Amino acid sequence: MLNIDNIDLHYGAAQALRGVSISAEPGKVTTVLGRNGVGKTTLLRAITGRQPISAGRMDWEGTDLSTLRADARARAGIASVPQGREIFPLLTVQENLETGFGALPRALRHVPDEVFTLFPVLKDMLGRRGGDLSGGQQQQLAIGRALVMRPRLLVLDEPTEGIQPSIIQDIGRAISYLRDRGDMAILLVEQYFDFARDLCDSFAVMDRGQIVKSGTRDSMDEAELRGLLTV
Ligand SMILES: Nc1ncnc2c1ncn2[C@@H]1O[C@H](COP(=O)(O)OP(=O)(O)OP(=O)(O)O)[C@@H](O)[C@H]1O
Repeated sequence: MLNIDNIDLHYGAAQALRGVSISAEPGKVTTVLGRNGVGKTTLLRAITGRQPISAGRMDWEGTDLSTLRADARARAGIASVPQGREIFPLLTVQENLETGFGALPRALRHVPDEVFTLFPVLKDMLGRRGGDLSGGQQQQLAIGRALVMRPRLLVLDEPTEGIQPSIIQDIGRAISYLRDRGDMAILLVEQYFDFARDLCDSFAVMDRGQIVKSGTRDSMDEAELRGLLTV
């Protein structure tokens, strides 16, 4: 279980997160919605250890995350699918997947079959360079690379951004499957409302560094939320 309690984060003098509290539990998808620039990516950077928080507490499976560097958070079971995918363009698909091995004990350093069950295209392309894949294939690779790390918390930053509809469906099915397996908490940052609504168990909407609305899926007021997401 991830519990984020009242965190602040600053980039120099600029405050990007203000008193943000959110949680994510195994077997559930928590989605974070919001317009461009409201702090969604910053929240994920705080969780994965790319950016230090300036106040509040982040607790993961009983450990204070602030005491762990980014690599230790990966070893603690936190994996990220970053915005823009961050595939290594000159490495092959196989090598990109193997970059997830660093956080794993030796016995687990293989690509789980599940990656190819969820995204069969990756199996056909193992020898191709990451940079030669389409955007959608790169997104599947980014998710596959995160799954190689056997995460118990998976954070995804706008996985549908710039992706064609058929691959968005594949990604949605993969997230549902991982959720239903029950052992993984999923934190999904999205701007694509329908995708997030269909997948989530609970939601939070951010605006200017704060959470301005949150609740369970049942309590989502579509008109109100779409209003909060419209520029
Ligand atoms: N490295 C940085 N240095 C300074 N300010 C930053 C940095 N990264 C982000 N910011 C600022 O922090 C605020 C939140 O940005 P963030 O990227 O977290 O938003 P976002 O909701 O993820 O937006 P998007 O959907 O465009 O990715 C913005 O005002 C942004 O300009």
